[in-house]
Amino acid sequence: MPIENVQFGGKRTTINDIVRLSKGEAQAQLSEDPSLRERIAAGTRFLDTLLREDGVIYGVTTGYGDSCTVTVPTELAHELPIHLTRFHGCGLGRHFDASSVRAILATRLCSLAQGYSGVSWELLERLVVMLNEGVLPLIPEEGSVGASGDLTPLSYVAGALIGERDVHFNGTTMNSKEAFAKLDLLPLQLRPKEGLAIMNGTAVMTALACQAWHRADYLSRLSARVTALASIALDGNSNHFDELLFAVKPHRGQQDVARWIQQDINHVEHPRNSDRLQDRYSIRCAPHIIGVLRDALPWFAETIENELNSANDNPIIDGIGEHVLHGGHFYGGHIAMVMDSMKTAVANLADLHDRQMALLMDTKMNNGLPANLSAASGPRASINHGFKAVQIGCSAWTAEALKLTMPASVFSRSTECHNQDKVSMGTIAARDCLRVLELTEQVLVATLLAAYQGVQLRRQATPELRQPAAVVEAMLADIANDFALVDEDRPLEAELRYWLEQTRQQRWELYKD
Ligand SMILES: N[C@@H](Cc1ccc(O)cc1)C(=O)O
Repeated sequence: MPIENVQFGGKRTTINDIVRLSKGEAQAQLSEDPSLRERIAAGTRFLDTLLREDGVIYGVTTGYGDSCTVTVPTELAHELPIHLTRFHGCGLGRHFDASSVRAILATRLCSLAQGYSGVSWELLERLVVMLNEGVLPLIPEEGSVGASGDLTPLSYVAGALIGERDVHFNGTTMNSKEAFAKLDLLPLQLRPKEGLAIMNGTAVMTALACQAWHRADYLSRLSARVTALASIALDGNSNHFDELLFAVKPHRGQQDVARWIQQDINHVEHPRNSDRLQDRYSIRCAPHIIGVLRDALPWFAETIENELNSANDNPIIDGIGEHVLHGGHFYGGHIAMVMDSMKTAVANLADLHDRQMALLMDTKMNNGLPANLSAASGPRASINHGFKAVQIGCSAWTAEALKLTMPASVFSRSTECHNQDKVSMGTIAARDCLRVLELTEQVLVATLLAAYQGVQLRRQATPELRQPAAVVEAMLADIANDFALVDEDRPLEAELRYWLEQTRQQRWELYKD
């Protein structure tokens, strides 16, 4: 794949840009537009002038947050940003993986390159180097309330920049000073306000939101495909996806899902009347369930990209207009709402497919398929259990996903001596959302394999079954190459993991919108 650069400080950055950078599929660069350099230079110049002429700037000659009334003597002001990075070095929990760290670096770079944070060109350039050379700070996942920015996790970026934290580089963990030395670079000396500018924003939650959006988009498409396969396996009623039916309920995303399934199963007739039974809701209402997520995704994307392209910092430095603007742009309420909403819509897909699994397994509901979809026959059928335990796994993964849908944003609590007395918890919401995605992908992959097996068994029993679309045939053939029908019991863990990885790599091209 050709490496295409993502430019910062020019046109609007997209979720897809951040995802490509996170996967190492693109390089970062700063816009060559001279107006960007001018805006950046104006910011640092203005701060220098203010310091000289007024002598007081919040976070430069004062303490932080509730400590803003504390005056810092001029001779100590240069130590202040270093202290900021140090006292926030108290994150706990697991460390973010490499792709999340790349997304976080890119997302902070995007905000600082708006040119309203008063940081130097050198700082922007160094973030570009860290991204492109893979100097990746070790960032603990826990400790941000997501309103005073992601202060604690971002302190690991700021600390790495000044040579005081560990990074992963060239396959090993080392101090950032050592990593920079290997690139013939010295650690940065932070200018006034730069520590705050790096840390005082929403980059962690927004980066995770970009990754989550990308996964949720694919998941919702795969969900439609799996529903089509489940409908075929159950020899269900294809009228449920009829375009005439959906023409009268104008949710665009829901209509898309119905059309995708209709095309997949090759439903073409529009009968005047139908004496067919109505399938259970987990098949009949699948467009209505998957459609909720599909219809929310454009709203999610717009909000995530607005946050991504914002100066989410405090104070905002307008170098050209010469203003220091105090506010609360580090508040991650929009991302918190999007992540809380996304995790609910995604967990509903886990539930949907867990119900489809139940339909496929149970001879009371599966329309003539063998119990647990076992492909064993004759006397051997008695000792074989097909997908029984996989269904139990789905129930567990679904329960865990549903349990995590409790909104994080309603758990605001006053902190930092009541300066931060209302906070977003957006980073917790984003981490929950990614975990819900992970669990839902598991349910979906298990249902995919079960539905695949169900289709094969149905075809053996009913050879005259209607042919699905060519793309569906191709996907079935692709799965058949790597997945043997489950007749004799075998441990399926390795195969589930393989298909899970294939799903995360987005192996199948699923629907042109
Ligand atoms: N987010 C705070 C600044 C802050 C920084 C570090 C802290 O520990 C506390 C507060 C503000 O801009 O108002």
